[in-house]
Amino acid sequence: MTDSIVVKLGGVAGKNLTKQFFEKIHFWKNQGKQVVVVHGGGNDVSRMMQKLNIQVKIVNGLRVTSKEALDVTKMVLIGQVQPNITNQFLEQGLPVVGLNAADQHCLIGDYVDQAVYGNVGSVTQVNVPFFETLLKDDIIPIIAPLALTEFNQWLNVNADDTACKIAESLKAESLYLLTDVPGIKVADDWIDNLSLEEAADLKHGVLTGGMIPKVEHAVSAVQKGVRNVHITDCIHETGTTISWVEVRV
Ligand SMILES: Nc1ncnc2c1ncn2[C@@H]1O[C@H](COP(=O)(O)OP(=O)(O)O)[C@@H](O)[C@H]1O
Ligand SMILES: CC(=O)N[C@@H](CCC(=O)OP(=O)(O)O)C(=O)O
Repeated sequence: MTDSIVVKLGGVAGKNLTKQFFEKIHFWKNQGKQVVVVHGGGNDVSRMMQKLNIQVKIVNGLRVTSKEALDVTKMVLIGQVQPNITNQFLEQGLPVVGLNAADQHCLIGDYVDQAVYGNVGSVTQVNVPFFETLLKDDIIPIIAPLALTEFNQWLNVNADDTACKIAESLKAESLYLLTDVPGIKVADDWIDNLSLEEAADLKHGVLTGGMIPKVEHAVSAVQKGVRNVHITDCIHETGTTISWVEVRV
């Protein structure tokens, strides 16, 4: 669906859905674009784990997820973060449906490295026909970053990974990764545009924490056909755009 736009709301971004944000969503809908939303909420998960005296451990931007941590992650993402977002969309008159992997097995995944991360996965398959049916009915799917294995085991998935895989599978024209910074900073400069090669090279040293998987998955999404990936803190700004740059000879 080349007229679809995927928007990922990071934990902080999802809490600050402004009038301007919804104006942009309405604008896209009026243009006939199909909008898909993936939400994060890692900061809320960490807060709840701390309340429950469960150790929070993040390695390479991914939460090490024990069985106990997985239960809390599901509870917070599907029980708190998601309904809070769907409700804000509903208040703006936008038809939405909140989804997780168990709805029509919409996101299938596999373990990243069970010995290091526990129950953490990466999305390997997206139920495209299911999403297309919703999009054709003008519904905005709002999706939690979790997957089920082929054997129905729950996996905690980084939300940028989830958004990028969905954008790739839907062949989305654009992907917005909304976060708490205006883009990617290199030395003291915010970068406007990066080619695939430039973005892939950044991984070594300049990026830390959650920015590591964000850029890694963004690069993969562009390689697999998503035209532009924007890392930004505002849906009206393109922030840092990662895109395919053709080399002319
Ligand atoms: N080179 C970089 N440029 C911009 N932000 C960076 C960079 N390296 C690391 N970061 C960090 O990445 C964070 C955003 O990633 P993350 O915490 O995963 O956000 P989100 O929850 O929105 O996905 C920023 O708050 C910033 O501290
Ligand atoms: C495996 C893994 O790290 N999963 C993430 C899922 C939520 C997320 O990615 O939220 P943000 O986009 O707000 O960071 C986590 O548990 O925090």
